[in-house]
Amino acid sequence: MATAPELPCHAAATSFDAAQAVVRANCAPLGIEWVALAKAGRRILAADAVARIDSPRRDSAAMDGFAVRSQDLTSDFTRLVLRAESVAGGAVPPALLADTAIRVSTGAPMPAGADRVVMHEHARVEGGHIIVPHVSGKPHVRPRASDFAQGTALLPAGTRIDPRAMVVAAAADIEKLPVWRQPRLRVLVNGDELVPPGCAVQDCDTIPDSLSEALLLMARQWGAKPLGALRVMDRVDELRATARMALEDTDVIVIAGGASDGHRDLVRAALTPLGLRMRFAGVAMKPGKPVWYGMIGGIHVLGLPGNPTAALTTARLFLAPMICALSGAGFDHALRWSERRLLHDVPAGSDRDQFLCAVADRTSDGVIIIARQEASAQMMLARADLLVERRAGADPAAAGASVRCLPF
Ligand SMILES: Nc1nc2c(c(=O)[nH]1)N[C@H]1C(S)=C(S)[C@@H](COP(=O)(O)OP(=O)(O)OC[C@H]3O[C@@H](n4cnc5c(N)ncnc54)[C@H](O)[C@@H]3O)O[C@H]1N2
Ligand code: MOO
Repeated sequence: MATAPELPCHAAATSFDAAQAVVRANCAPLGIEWVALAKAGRRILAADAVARIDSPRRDSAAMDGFAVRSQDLTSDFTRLVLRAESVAGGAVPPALLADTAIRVSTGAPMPAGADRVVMHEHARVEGGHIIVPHVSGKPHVRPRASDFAQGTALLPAGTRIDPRAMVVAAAADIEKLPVWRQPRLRVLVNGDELVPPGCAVQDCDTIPDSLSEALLLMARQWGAKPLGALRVMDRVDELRATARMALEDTDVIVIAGGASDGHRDLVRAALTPLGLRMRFAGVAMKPGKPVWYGMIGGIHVLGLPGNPTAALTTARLFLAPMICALSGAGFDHALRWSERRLLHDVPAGSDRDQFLCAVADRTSDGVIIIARQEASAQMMLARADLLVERRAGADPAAAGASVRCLPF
């Protein structure tokens, strides 16, 4: 992979598509580890999950009632001798003799010879007998392995373990699963003005760091293992020392702020001695022009612009797919674009690819682009549930036209 040319990032030398392609080409799944089922939630299967047992394990009752032989039910009110009982978790009862029945609970093993369960509300118990009407229709028996048989691949590699997949894996009697390793991720924010949320009110020269927790949360949402955020001052030595520490236990470092030209030198000065190899710096996109990406050894370093909407937009477009690629879900898993109809006219696109904060209409497939787009804005993120793509040089579009949208 070629390193990026030494251009100032305001030149935005790399197209958005080329920048995404660079990240895609550099990010392969990190490796496989075996985890207990209890820890496998949200992880991505690295191999098919195969059933270790049949389900059901035996021919079983599907209803509470009486196991009978259909051939015995010759009249409208057949009288059968009631014998043993079979319950879920109990041993297989002895074979059913002619003109007898045994009580069964849902899930209980069926006795050999029985081919039907009469639901208890359809039969009448009289002493040691039951009176059974003529029944037809569903036999209410679940044959052995009728759901799945031992050896069947139940969950294909690539499945994310959600509650539904968890049912299947547990039902297959699986105790441990092979999953892709989660990328460990640290966030570094830099800026002398930044303080932890809750502390800015005391000092009007400060502002709350609004990115650390948001970026960690986004990372977790897409499958990373966030290790925390580190806040540093705008100083090369501090930035270098903190980055050196972060390099010891992470797969991905996200650096927010200090991405544009004046500051980038600071970040580059701090990280170059640590072995940073830049892949791109400056992308023809709006917002997010200063975004950059490089590697230190095998560790991915993504630089986001400090302006919060620009930071979150570039994180959504580069970090989310990076995490998906590293964690085995695939780069495109985070890039499920869909078409929606504009509910208003929009002007022609700018000279860069634009990614606009927008609101999905709840009652239609419509979308409303938020009127004032500012890379430094924060309030609009409270309602922006979509990013709308407007390619560089796009023609003006009228209400009703379709645009590509990504859940934000
Ligand atoms: N002469 C130029 N100036 C700027 C350019 C340029 O090309 N030439 N690019 C502009 C663009 S586009 C953006 S975006 C910003 C990005 O700047 P940096 O990445 O260097 O970020 P900072 O200067 O550190 O901060 C910008 C802005 O964001 C605030 N910030 C930063 N981190 C946080 C945080 N964790 N929480 C809340 N707010 C944060 C910071 O206080 C600044 O207000 O540069 C333009 N300038
Ligand atoms: O592109 Mo900056 O990221 O617009 O504010």
